[in-house]
Amino acid sequence: MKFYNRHTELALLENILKQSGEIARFQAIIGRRRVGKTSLLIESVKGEKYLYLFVSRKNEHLLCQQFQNDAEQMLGLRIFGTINYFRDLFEQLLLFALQEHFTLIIDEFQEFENVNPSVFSDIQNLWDQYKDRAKINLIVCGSVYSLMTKIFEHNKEPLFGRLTSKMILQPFKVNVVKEILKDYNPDFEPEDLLCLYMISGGVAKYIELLMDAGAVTKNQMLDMITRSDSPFLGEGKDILITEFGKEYGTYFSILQLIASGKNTQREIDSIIEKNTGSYLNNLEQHYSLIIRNKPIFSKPNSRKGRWRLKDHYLSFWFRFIYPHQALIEIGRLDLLREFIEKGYEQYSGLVLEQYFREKISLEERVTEMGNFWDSKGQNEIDIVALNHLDKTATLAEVKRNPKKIDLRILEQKAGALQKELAQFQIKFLGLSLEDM
Ligand SMILES: Nc1ncnc2c1ncn2[C@@H]1O[C@H](COP(=O)(O)OP(=O)(O)OP(=O)(O)O)[C@@H](O)[C@H]1O
Repeated sequence: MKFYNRHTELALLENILKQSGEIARFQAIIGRRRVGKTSLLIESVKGEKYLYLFVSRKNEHLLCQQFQNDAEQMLGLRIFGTINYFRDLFEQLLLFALQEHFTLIIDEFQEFENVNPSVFSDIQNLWDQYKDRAKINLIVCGSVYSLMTKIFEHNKEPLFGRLTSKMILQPFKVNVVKEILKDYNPDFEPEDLLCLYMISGGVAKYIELLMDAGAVTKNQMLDMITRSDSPFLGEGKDILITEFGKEYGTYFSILQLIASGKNTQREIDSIIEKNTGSYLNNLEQHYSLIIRNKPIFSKPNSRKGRWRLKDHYLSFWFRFIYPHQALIEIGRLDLLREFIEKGYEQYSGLVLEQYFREKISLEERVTEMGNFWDSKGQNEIDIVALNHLDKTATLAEVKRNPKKIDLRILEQKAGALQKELAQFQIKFLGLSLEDM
């Protein structure tokens, strides 16, 4: 697959690269696995002098041998003798940067925690010593959100306060997902696009896997997901297990419940039979995996709300794949496919709402986006997009089938927001598959 989009990120990185020729820069790029961090960084340093190091979980001496070879090949840095400790290599690189401007990318940076945790304080010492003189663009990159934020944002950690910038790399937005599908299937149907968005959540690797395998229609995509050698079946577990460690059972159960629509703490507590408040809090704050949807205009401290998984792939995985592990074990993927088909219409309808929220945010001047339901959990309005600057509001009803949309009902429901929207000029919209 050719390199798509990332214009904003590339412009930012290019700017920082330029600055680093004058003054040392230390950036962190954080993003979920497979989102495209490495590809973006490599694209950003094309034609420039750089060294790319990948921290794998192994003995520090072995790792440093590899790094020493990489430094020799990519930078032409000749170091006499064998380097056994990362701190020695890092110092050599900083010394090199006193003479020559270059970019140092350290991928899966958080893995140093397993290689030798004192690397972080070594880096801090050396950085503080050399940063005012070295012309270096240091970029560290990582996918374990909780560890990466701990390393740089906990005030007891050695690298606290050292970053000059931080980027959280997000999956592709709906316009890019659409552009890619169009390249691979110019005659795509809206249903194909919805399915690609639902499964991939805009994550580059998943889109690439599907497109490269020729899975460009809804049916082909679902066929590929449910093949016995499908990389999608085990992926949810693979990417989360490193986050949760031993407590993964409880976290997985909570995520499964949220993905299946049991999305209030009361419902979750009654099924799990314990107070899950601290788990939900961790999933939101520490792991950044869920968010609480609150009706628009509700008070900032309101506890009212419905949890939702942020990541569409994980939401799909917890909804359809994780609950059916037993079927996968015994090889009955045909039955798994039936379960997906059975729940598809309802589930994809919810994803369609997310799709349009994103689309409206991209295309209109939106300052606040949300949905609405009243205190009885009724009178739902799928999308409420506000523009506080121009005092305009878009209220939308989203349905897969355009024939099921009735704008008169939407207008009636909006009566519940009469007071809050009094100052706004309101536009009512019906959105269906045809409007994707
Ligand atoms: N902008 C892009 N356009 C097209 N393909 C992309 C883009 N970004 C990433 N990819 C593809 O997606 C895959 C995953 O990308 P990459 O390895 O950069 O992700 P990552 O975030 O570093 O992943 P991990 O954390 O798992 O190492 C790669 O195979 C790459 O070719």
